Amino acid sequence: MEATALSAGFHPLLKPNGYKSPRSCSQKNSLSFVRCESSSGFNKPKPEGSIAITHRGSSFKTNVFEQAHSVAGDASSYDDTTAKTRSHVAEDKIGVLLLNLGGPETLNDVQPFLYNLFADPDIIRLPRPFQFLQGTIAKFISVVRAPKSKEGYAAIGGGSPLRKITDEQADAIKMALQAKNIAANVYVGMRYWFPFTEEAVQQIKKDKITRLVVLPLYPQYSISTTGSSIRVLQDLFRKDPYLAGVPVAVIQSWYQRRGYVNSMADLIEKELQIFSDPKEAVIFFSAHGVPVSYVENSGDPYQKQMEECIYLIMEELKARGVPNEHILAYQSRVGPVQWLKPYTDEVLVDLGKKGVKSLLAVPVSFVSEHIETLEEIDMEYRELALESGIENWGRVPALGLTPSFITDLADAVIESLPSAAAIWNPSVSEDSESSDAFSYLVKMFFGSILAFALLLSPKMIDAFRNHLI
Ligand SMILES: C=CC1=C(C)c2cc3[nH]c(cc4nc(cc5[nH]c(cc1n2)c(C)c5CCC(=O)O)C(CCC(=O)O)=C4C)c(C)c3C=C
Ligand SMILES: [Fe+2]
Repeated sequence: MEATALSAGFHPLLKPNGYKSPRSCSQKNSLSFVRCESSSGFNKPKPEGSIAITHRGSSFKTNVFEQAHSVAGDASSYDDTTAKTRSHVAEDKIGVLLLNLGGPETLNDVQPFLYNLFADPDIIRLPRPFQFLQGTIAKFISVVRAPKSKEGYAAIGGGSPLRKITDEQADAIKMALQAKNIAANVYVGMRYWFPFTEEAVQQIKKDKITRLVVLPLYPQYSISTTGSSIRVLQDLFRKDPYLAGVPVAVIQSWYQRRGYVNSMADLIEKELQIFSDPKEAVIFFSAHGVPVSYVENSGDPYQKQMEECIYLIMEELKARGVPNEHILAYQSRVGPVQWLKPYTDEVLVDLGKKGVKSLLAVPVSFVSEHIETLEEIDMEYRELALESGIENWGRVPALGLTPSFITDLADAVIESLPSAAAIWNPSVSEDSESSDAFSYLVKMFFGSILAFALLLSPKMIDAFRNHLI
């Protein structure tokens, strides 16, 4: 497990591939977390000429093999990790915080859930002069979007299954840790719905946890998912003297772990068997998209990590004698901007035109069933594929409670325990950022006029109403 000390806000090590968050970059910070990029398993055996990298510099390594082989994972370092872990177990009250998105539990929750989502500055990213309008814009978009979104949730039974599944995953991870002689409390902190991250953190404090591992349930890192949840956590920890002293390890991404890759390959291999000619089926990886600007302007490593993830899964499948064609596309675009391409719907139509007859859809950015698997893929995309000439359709289930996957997440937690650290630097004042009241007022005035002119344009309303999931 590689771990690098990093600070909340704008320490360069917090920013994968040079990630620049307009908001967090402006914060002065005083709290450090430890960042782990979990890649256990791909370091044995080392390919010829490879070197074990124990610490990264200010940018992420992007080559698959560098990532895959970068974590201490030979026998001696594993023993070292185990020994260190054991000593922590004896002294510490361990907590594991699972971070997830959250979802509306009833149709009445849909609009307020959407409000929380669009009020997140890592989801709707406004230039500084417009940021004070975040709440108003979130209200507007959530109201415009709610009817279509409600239809989707109604089609999958009236609410999101995310809370139930994440709670079950938390219980399963707790038991997997127990089986490895690690006693830990496992908490769930959702970004946009109950139980909110704030509630989980309060419970962690009440329970007097003394060492915490933060495990986002997103295999790949994106500013909009893991990044956003960690920003909230950092704010909460910075403000609280007890929490600021708790050693924390954050597992930022884990798509490269052997256990995850193998578990995905198992599911795909199994599902291919439903086809009369399994070798003929195209493996269609469908990932949640992000706006192109995240990747191109803000250094979001999501696309790169997604591509590496698919590469690793396909290498594993090839090694098992599964040579199928595969393709990666992005779904669920939102609003009037360019999103990562190719788009899932367009590729499906294209494949149909090219004569593809069998297709296996593989959701790859998320590990529970949710609205985008149950409604968007199983209903909308399936219908589109069949209309486009694809005759045989299959879909790989989300990993959920798959035992090999849960065990691997427990291993990731154990490996990260020794690297947890907190650094509280009281010399950096929280309100040391200077604010110029006059220029702020001027920006607010012109910002409001511009924002409302833009927001109320019919094109914009249509983009948010229809291009949402
Ligand atoms: C890795 C996964 C995800 C990324 C990246 C992501 C980015 C992202 N999402 C939106 C907007 C919406 N997302 C919505 C639901 C939703 N999103 C994810 C995952 C990722 N989002 C999940 C798992 C879910 C489903 C939750 C559930 O209830 O099951 C929605 C609401 C759905 C609707 O029909 O309206 C919106 C809106 C943006 C803008 C974005 C990146 C900027
Ligand atoms: Fe989303």
